[in-house]
Amino acid sequence: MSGPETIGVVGGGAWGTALAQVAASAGHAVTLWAREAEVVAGINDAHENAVFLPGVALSPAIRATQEWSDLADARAILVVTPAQHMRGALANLSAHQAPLILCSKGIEAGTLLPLHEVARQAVPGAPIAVLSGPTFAHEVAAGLPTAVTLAAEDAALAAELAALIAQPTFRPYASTDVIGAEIGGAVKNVLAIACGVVDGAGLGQNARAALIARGFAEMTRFGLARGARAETLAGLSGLGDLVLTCSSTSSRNFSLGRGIGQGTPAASLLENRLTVAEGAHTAPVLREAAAQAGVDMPITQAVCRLLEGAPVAATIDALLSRPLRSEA
Ligand SMILES: NC(=O)c1ccc[n+]([C@@H]2O[C@H](COP(=O)([O-])OP(=O)(O)OC[C@H]3O[C@@H](n4cnc5c(N)ncnc54)[C@H](O)[C@@H]3O)[C@@H](O)[C@H]2O)c1
Ligand SMILES: O=P(O)(O)OC[C@H](O)CO
Repeated sequence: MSGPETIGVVGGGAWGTALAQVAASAGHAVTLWAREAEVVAGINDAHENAVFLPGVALSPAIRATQEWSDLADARAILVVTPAQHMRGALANLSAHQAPLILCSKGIEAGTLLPLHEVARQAVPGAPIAVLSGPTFAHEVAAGLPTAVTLAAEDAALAAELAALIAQPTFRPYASTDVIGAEIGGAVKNVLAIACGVVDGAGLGQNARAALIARGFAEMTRFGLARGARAETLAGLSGLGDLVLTCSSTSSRNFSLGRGIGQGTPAASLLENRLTVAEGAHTAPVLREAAAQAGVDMPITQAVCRLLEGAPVAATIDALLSRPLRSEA
């Protein structure tokens, strides 16, 4: 299974492009579907995605396209659209039977469905897997060491897909906990906004560490309520990604929060964005899903209020003045 195959990628943003580079480095031909004509032209003519991943010399084994039919012979397809556009993209692949590896992080608005259930509805004949973990695209594209969770209900499929894309510097760890792998990646983006707010408002590193720990408690409560396994939430796709995204301005979510903490209105930070800060889209969906599951998520609620324009100081005061409770 680890020999050369054609791998498809849907989504020509930073992460889709970095994963295309990983697949090409593993010796595969790669067909990357991108939405923007200039991304397709740049990859095919100059071997660069100057829009979303500038400065990275891409493998000539990556061929970009805007034709869905070009993905027909793919051995597996990495799906890397923004979460809220996944259903629309997958509608173009509804008859496919090759495994789909979902690499986006979010929960679908309206349905409150995790993305593997969205994919199952949209492409009923395809086996579904989830790839998630602490992965800044620019580091992966530069070949820096990275480890991820690759989850599929079928353990053999998870192991096969891991072997298909593994590289010495890109280590997928196979898992059968699909919902666990998804929930970590979705929730950490919301918590990263909160950590960015703490940083931007100058609340100190004690506060950031407390937020990571209490945020992880929130992630765990919600994850367990939705059927995730505790060990997955404490692994690469949960705690691992939470720590990464809550500690660096390389994170779009952390940076969004930092801007809010410094006093810039969320609406103006979100207006006309080229790149996606998934946490801003996930936060209200997560708040609704948590309410439906009867799970208390005070940090997520605070992030929602900040995104809706609530003042930073009053929102932090409200979070800190909740009644004392036990840690467990
Ligand atoms: N960038 C990373 O380091 C990274 C790492 C892991 C996971 N992810 C996840 O991957 C997913 C894609 O993120 P990214 O960083 O590749 O994106 P990006 O921010 O680099 O690029 C934006 C993407 O959104 C697409 N897009 C914009 N408007 C659209 C629309 N109306 N319909 C369909 N697509 C539209 C663009 O074509 C582009 O592919 C997200 O869920 C993100 O959380 C990103
Ligand atoms: O830049 P962010 O905040 O979207 O984070 C990117 C990845 O999800 C980190 O694992």
